[in-house]
Amino acid sequence: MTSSHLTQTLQRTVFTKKVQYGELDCIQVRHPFFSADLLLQGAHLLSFKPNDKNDWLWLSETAEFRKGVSVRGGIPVCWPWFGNPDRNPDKVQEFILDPHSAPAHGIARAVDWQLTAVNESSDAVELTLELPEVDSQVWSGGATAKIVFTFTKSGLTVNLITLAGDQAVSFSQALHTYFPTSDISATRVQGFHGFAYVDALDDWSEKQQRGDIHFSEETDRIYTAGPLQTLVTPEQTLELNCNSASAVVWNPWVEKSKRLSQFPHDAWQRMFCVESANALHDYVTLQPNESHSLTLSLRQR
Ligand SMILES: O=P(O)(O)OC[C@H]1O[C@@H](O)[C@H](O)[C@@H](O)[C@@H]1O
Repeated sequence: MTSSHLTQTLQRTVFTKKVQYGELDCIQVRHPFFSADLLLQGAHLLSFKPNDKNDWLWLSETAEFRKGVSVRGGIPVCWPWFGNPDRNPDKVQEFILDPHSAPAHGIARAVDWQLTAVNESSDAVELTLELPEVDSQVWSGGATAKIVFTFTKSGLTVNLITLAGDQAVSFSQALHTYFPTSDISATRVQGFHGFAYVDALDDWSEKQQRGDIHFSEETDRIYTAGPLQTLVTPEQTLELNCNSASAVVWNPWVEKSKRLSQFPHDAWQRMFCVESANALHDYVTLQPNESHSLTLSLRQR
């Protein structure tokens, strides 16, 4: 194939289009080297697949695509607080008007974001979305959020940017990534050896990780974290790079699976979450007009 023929082929096949998933708008990216599905609701990436390879993200077989309801799987964006509001540091709670009734994981995952830029090229597609103004009756932080997804044949990068308004603000957040595995008992996460974590299932006590993380029971932990984690499943090994200093590792196991929405009772065997976060003491404080980026990249090893 000549190079001009290749260019023409790429020009013809690089594209993004809007489709409907149930009640939700979805941007489908179909590129010669990769594909991705991104919901406008929540700026929620559901799927990323380098050509001929497995999906790098897990999506529940019983996922529901309904307005105002976060979809189970992919990468939900938790912002401007992570987890239960009342488990957040006081500085973060200060901006949540009713921490006892506010939803877990913030408000960004259940509202439509606006697609503000699409850049397509022969080797990458970049999509930018912005969160509409947040209702100040729910959260008074006054900051805005923007997210940039970059897809290439060798991986994906997600950059969640928070821009403070004319007041200082503190917030927590997470890119709550669901990963697939064919066998949870043969799955491990490397990169946390020696790091401290808070065990949400043992009265939030502080512990220290020894060796790799294996899954053999319900797991719900907030780790202090370094910049690199390696996710090993029978199918593939992914490297996760992130610039934050905390991460959440979660698998609901048998009993909690029965209580979760959009989650088959046996799905705990096929998924695990490693969530790139700014949680607990790693929350972020911005002065007026400052900005902060939480950036995660995934590559295959
Ligand atoms: O069901 P949700 O709100 O999407 O949350 C899923 C899980 O998210 C994790 O981040 C939390 O640590 C878990 O405790 C929680 O169960």
